[in-house]
Amino acid sequence: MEYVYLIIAIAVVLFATTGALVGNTVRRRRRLPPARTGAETPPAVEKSAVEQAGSEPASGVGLLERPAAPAARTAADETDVVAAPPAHEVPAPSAGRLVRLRARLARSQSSFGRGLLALLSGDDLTDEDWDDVESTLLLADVGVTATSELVAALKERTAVLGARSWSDVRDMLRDELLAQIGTTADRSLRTAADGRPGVLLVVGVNGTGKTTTCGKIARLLVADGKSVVLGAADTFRAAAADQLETWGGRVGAVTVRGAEGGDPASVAFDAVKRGIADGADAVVIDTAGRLHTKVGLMDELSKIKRVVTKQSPVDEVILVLDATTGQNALVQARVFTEAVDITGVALTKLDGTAKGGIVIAVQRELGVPVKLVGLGEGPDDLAPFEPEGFVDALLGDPVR
Ligand SMILES: Nc1nc2c(ncn2[C@@H]2O[C@H](COP(=O)(O)OP(=O)(O)OP(=O)(O)O)[C@@H](O)[C@H]2O)c(=O)[nH]1
Repeated sequence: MEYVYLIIAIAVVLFATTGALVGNTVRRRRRLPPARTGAETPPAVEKSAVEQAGSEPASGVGLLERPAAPAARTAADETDVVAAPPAHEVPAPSAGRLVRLRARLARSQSSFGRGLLALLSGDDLTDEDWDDVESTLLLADVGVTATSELVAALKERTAVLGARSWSDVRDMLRDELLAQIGTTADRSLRTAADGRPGVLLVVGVNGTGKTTTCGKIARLLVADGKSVVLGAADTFRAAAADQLETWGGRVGAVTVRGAEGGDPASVAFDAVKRGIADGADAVVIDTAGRLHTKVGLMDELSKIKRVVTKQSPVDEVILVLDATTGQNALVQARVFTEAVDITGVALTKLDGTAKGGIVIAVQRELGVPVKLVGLGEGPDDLAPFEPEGFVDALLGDPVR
């Protein structure tokens, strides 16, 4: 009988031991996938490694939050760790943008371009007609001197032509407007000079579209295959740096920023340093443009330029002007030219005005070319300025 009790006891012990072992193995198997996530996710809702990789944030921040368990990592886990680079936008190439966006100049086209064509197409032009031509030019913000020159040239040519077809008038007007705008200036943005990044300083009064223009310039350069570093040297308004960072982030451009209210020159210096270290093609620096005192503005801009120059020459100083502000834009332009040597103008909001003639007035006033025109609020609504494309957009289709 004692043997029977002994056998039963041994059987009970064996059964208990086997049960525990099987239980552990099953539990361990169930826990394997959660080693990737650190959570006891029920198997029924677990995703495959590929599915999980697809749903991870591109930054890989989620991965860092998991408990480190290198010994338990599998090949699938390693693939997952290499987070996909964030997908950056690659805007369409910049060439021909102005022509593609010509419809945005509709307001200038109807009153300035077509208005002039209609006036000049009359058979016998009276003094009254010429007065109308003059006021059309002045209302389009062409400026007094350029208007006088244009009227004189047009009077002479109509006298020589005599009877004129519509296309004769269009050709004549096209020639004279192009002569005023100029077709020989270098309107390209200088980038990647002598194996170092081109440095572009963007200046202008707040509200002219300066920060968005910096972002759009970055997109233009990326569209043309260049790499860009942005410098948020408008430390006066924290939102400007955030805005710039968002613009840059979309096309993979790093933004160097400083503390709110910090020294703009030091941010500009760091941005150029970063651009050189990264081997970037261009460094685009946004600046604050408060015009409270001319002296303050001059000091700030010349300090930025001086500090940046310790590392690299400044290749471009782009003045951003709001085309809708007319004469005010010219007053601002004058102040900025006294503070810093402007190399080109970005004329924004041309889509919102009938005063396309400001292109002529600004160039005359500053003696520097309009290099860029803003034709809308969209990310790719900034176009390299092309005189012929611009004049053709104003005058409409040559064939009638
Ligand atoms: N219609 C139109 N709007 C534009 C154009 N360029 C800029 N804007 C708008 O103008 C407004 C002001 O632009 P910002 O870039 O913030 O102006 P800012 O000069 O940098 O001002 P701060 O950031 O304060 O220095 C925004 O709503 C832009 O979308 C343009 O070409 N056309």
